[in-house]
Amino acid sequence: MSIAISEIFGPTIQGEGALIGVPTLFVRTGGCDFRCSWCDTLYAVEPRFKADWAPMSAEAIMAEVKQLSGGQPLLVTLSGGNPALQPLTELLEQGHAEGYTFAMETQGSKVQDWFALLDHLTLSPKPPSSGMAFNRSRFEASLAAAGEQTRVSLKLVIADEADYQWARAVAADYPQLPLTLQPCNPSPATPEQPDLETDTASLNARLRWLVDKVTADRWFNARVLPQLHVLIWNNERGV
Ligand SMILES: C[S@@+](CC[C@H](N)C(=O)[O-])C[C@H]1O[C@@H](n2cnc3c(N)ncnc32)[C@H](O)[C@@H]1O
Ligand SMILES: Nc1nc2[nH]cc(C(=O)O)c2c(=O)[nH]1
Ligand code: SF4
Ligand SMILES: [Mg+2]
Repeated sequence: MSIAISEIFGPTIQGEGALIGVPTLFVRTGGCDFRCSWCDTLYAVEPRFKADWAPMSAEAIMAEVKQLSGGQPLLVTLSGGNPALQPLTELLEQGHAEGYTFAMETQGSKVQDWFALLDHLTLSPKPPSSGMAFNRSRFEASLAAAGEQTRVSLKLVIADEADYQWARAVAADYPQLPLTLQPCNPSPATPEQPDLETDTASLNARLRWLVDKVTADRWFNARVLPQLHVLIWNNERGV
């Protein structure tokens, strides 16, 4: 079964969430069942880019992973688009056999049995500002599909007050999940403006706003984190 691949890049560092700063390779799949208003990865989302998503076998993906990692096993982060749309069982099995571990980024809208093979699962349901609905039953099915050994965390992007209040309510329902809050980048690079400079001052102002709210509300089990790679490498692709 082939897997639609947008890009494979790294080693870099995980720029977001519970594993921030951890060296990792990225395997980005093509295609998404969502279209968030502020998505920073439209080249792996919008159907008009489908011709750019190469159908690859698990063997071919692992060959590229081994080449990029110099044959030294490390964390491989599956992202997209929505990687949960792809048949990833073989890739996970082959990668584990070679000593690699796997994290996956998904919004939790599509569940697969192979979630049970993941070492890390970051669930990032979408807030109101995204324009997408939160399907709680699909989210909880994603949670239930994780394996005994899978470290699951919740990552919520916050663009405004309504998102913040939504996040408080969602997080309160899943107190068992480590939680990171991430300010929304309101002006990510787009296919029309691929070289758009990151407005770092505005991003940091949003981060400050979020920190101020979390501390004022004494929301002490929320970690507030930026998108580190965006601060380091601008809105560049493949970093
Ligand atoms: C590009 S998505 C791919 C994986 C999956 N579709 C998902 O949304 O979790 C990876 C992460 O980037 C976040 N993200 C996307 N666009 C963003 C933006 N403009 N600002 C902040 N985070 C963003 C998503 O919310 C998600 O947590
Ligand atoms: N360095 C880096 N960290 C990331 N964490 C989540 C990413 C994503 O696009 O899914 C991402 C990304 O694109 N780059
Ligand atoms: S679910 Fe993820 S990849 Fe899909 S549109 Fe939203 S942010 Fe982009
Ligand atoms: Mg990204």
